[in-house]
Amino acid sequence: MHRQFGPIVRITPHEVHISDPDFYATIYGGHRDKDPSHFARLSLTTSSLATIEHHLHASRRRPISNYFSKQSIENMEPVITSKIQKLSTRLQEAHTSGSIVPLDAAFYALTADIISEYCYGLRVNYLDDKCFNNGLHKATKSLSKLSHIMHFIPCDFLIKSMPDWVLSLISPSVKAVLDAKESVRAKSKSILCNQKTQNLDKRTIFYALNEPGLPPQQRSLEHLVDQGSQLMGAGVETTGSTLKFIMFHLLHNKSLLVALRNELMEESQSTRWSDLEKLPYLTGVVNEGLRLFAHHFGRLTRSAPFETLYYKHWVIPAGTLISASHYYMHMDPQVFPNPHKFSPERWFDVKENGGQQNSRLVPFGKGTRRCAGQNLALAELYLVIAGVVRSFDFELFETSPDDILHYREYQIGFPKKENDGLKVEVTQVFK
Ligand code: HEM
Repeated sequence: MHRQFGPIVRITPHEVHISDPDFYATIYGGHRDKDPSHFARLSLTTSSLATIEHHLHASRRRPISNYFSKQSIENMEPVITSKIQKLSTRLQEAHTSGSIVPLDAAFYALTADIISEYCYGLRVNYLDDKCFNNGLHKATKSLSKLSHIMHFIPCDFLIKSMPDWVLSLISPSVKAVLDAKESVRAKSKSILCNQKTQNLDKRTIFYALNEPGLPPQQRSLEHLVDQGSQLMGAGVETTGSTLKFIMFHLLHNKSLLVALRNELMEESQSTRWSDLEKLPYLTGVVNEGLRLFAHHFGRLTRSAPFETLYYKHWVIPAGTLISASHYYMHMDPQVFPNPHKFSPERWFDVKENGGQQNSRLVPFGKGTRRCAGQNLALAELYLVIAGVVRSFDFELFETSPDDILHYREYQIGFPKKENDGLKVEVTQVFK
C-alpha cells in the first residue's frame, strides 16, 4: 500500500500508518495514548503494557523502570551468570553423551529461570528439565496465537468468568495462559497476606510494586498479578527467540562464529556486561539479531489525544490512531544496504555515519512506552552469546532457515511450519 499510495496510508477507518523513518520519533515521542483495543487483546487490564492513557501509564510504569534500570541489572548479573553456568553444565553433558540439544528450548528455559528468580526470588529450574520444558514459554506462545481473535473479540471478560474445565475443553492454550497467571496470583496473594512491605525481599519486584508512596489502587492484588504476569510473559519469549536467531546465524555461516570467537578470545577475558558491550564484533552480532529478528510485528499504535500532528502537508487531528512498523525502520536499504543480510560489520562505522544506524534501530520501541526490560534483555544477549561461544562449538542438526526465520505473524513472528526449532550437536568444549 505504501508503494502504491505513498508514505501515509489510512489503513483502517480510524488509523493512519506512516512509513517514514524521520517521522518515527514524532509518533512515539511526547505524551501518547495507546489504542484502546489493547485492553481486549491482553487480558492484563491494569498492566503498564495495556494501559491506554499516558498519565496513568506513567504512574504504573515508574516502579518497574527503576527496577530494570541499568544499575539494577548490573547488580543482578550474578543471577544471569549462575544460569549461564547451569546451561554450560547441560551442554557439557550433551557433549559427553553425544545427544542432540534443542538449543532454543534451552534459551527459553534460561530466560524463564532468570526472570522468575529476578522478579520473584523463585527458582523454577526449567534448565534442569530433561527437555527444557517450560510452562511460561508455552503460555506466551499460546497467548500470541490468540492475538488476532482477541483483537476483534474482547474475550477477557468471558475467559475470566469461565470455569477452568470449560476452558480446557475449548482451548488448551488459553488454559496454559491462565495456569501461568494463576501461579503469579498465588505468589502475589501469599506476599500480600503474610508480609508487611518492610519485610519484603528488596530484590524482588514485589518490593518495587509495594512502595509505600504508591497509590493504594496500585498496590492491589489485581495490579500485582497483571504487572507480574506481563513481566513473566515479556521476559521469556522475546530474548529467548533473539538468542535462537543469533545462534542460528552464527552456525549457519561459521565464518561469523569464528570471527566472534577470535574477538572474544583475543580482546577481552571479561564476563561483565559493561566490558562486553565495548567489543565491536559482539555488538554487531547483537545489533543484527535485534534488527533482523526482534522487530515487533504488531503496529504499536499510538494517538496524540490533545495535539494536532503535521506530516508534510497532511494534518492529523488530535486523537487519531497512528502507527509505524519497525520493519521499515530496520529494513531501509539506504541505511542498511542489503538489509536481509546478517552482517555484524555494518555496525563498525556507526560513528562515521553520524550514528544513523543507531537511531534507526528500535527493537525496544521509543518514548515513554518503550520496553521496560531493555537493559535485562541486552545484558542477557551479551552475556549468553559471549558465554556460549567462548566455551563451545556446535554443528546444526536437521535445522534449516525455514525452521527459524519468521513467516507468520501473531504479534510476534513464527516460522513457516511448527517445528522442533534450533537443534545442535555440541562438537567441542573449550577449557
Ligand atoms: C529482545 C528482547 C525484547 C524486545 C525486542 C522487546 C520489545 C518490546 C517492545 C517493542 C515493547 C513496546 C510495546 C508497545 O509499545 O506496546 C516492549 C514493552 C515491554 N517489555 Fe519488552 N522486549 C524485550 C525483552 C523484554 C524483557 C526481557 C522484559 C523483562 C521483563 C520486557 C518487559 C517489557 C515490559 C514490561 C513492557 C511494557 C512497558 C510499558 O508499557 O510500560 N521486555 N518490549
